[in-house]
Amino acid sequence: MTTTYLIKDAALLGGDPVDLLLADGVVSEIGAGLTAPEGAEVVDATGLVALPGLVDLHTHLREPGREDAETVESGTRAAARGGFTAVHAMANTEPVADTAGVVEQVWRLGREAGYCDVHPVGAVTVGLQGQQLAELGAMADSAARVRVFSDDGKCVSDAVLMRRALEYVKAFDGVVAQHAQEPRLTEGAQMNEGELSGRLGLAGWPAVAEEAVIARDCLLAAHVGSRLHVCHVSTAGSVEIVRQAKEKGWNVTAEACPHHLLLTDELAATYDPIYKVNPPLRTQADVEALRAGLADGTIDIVATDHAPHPHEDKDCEWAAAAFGMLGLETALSVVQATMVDTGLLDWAGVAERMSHAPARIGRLSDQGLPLEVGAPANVVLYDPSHRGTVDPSESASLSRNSPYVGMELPGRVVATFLRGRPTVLDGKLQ
Ligand SMILES: NC(=O)N[C@@H](CC(=O)O)C(=O)O
Ligand SMILES: [Zn+2]
Ligand SMILES: [Zn+2]
Repeated sequence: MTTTYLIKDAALLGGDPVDLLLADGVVSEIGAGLTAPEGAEVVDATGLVALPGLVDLHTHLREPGREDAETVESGTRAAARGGFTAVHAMANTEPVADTAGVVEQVWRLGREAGYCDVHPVGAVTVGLQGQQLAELGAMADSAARVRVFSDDGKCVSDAVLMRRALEYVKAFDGVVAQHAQEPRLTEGAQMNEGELSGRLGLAGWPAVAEEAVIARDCLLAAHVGSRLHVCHVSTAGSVEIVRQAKEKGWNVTAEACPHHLLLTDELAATYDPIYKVNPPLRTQADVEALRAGLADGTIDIVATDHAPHPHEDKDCEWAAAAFGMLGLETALSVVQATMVDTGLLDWAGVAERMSHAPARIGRLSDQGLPLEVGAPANVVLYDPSHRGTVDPSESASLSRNSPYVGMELPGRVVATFLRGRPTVLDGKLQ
């Protein structure tokens, strides 16, 4: 039997305080001055914002294969600490998640861990090799019910394969999530191409290498009448291309990552690989364009691209270091700092971009639903007035590659409920 929780005086989507009763896995009552049923636990949420459980469309959990960096269990513990109740686990594991067997394994590990729903992403091509299509249909029909397909980490650069993948996923209402990186234009690339990369002597990753692939894929998606999702949009030009595709009514969605909303390529001047990520940190003008695009809905969602790496892959010289940074536990704080505290989004807008919309894109039926009576009790309680310094030793991740270490960020996840059961309570994992 699950405990009943009465959440008192929560600012639902930042609005007036209300009480929420969570019983039998659902939101069973919402109102002012609710009385606690016998045996119910009361949670004082004065000053806390209540949001629907967050949904991440882009997480790297590293299992199977790199359990030294993260496991499904450790990654979903980090997710719960970040307010997430569902994550999509990217396919660039070892072995690659390119068969029904591997996606079912990841899905089962998520269920066993129990911290947050895990929806495996299926690879587009066998072994992420970009040569032949993986068994998309078998993954869709598996127990994991895969709807999102991506070679993330690598770009599906072959236009014929990309077209065939877009055509194929239509049969089960799937979506191809593209890591847009023209490989020839980014050979050996280390950081954003610009005046600074020249000065630092690091090979440049030009904006056009992202924008050219996004433009091509928007055209392909329109041509075959399929759904395209663009991963980690990082440039002002990319925002503009997605804006134009949407104006034409094409079925294109896009994500921005917290780090691209806050950090710039200036940080590469430290030569600290903690700031090395794919696509790279860009310029302040790109940051502003991403924020504006996220505010006006051109960019549909925030996705973390949580990319754990063990210290030996990060504590080395820049050129030898792995691309990627942690993101799950700090995502909501970075979104508060960049979008809410700047007046660009209200909390309802955050709920749309971090819960409702990612669940819709991933075709999840039981996540990202509005917090109404009868809805699954997936709830985050968040304290936006909290101020603290990011401390890596508090992280639930097995890796420590957070670019925010030592930074002051606003806000703290106080509680996360997954179908009425707390995974985090009083800021602590349950
Ligand atoms: N974002 C990154 O820099 N790295 C990701 C791969 C990816 O998202 O492209 C990873 O798997 O480490
Ligand atoms: Zn990627
Ligand atoms: Zn990624």
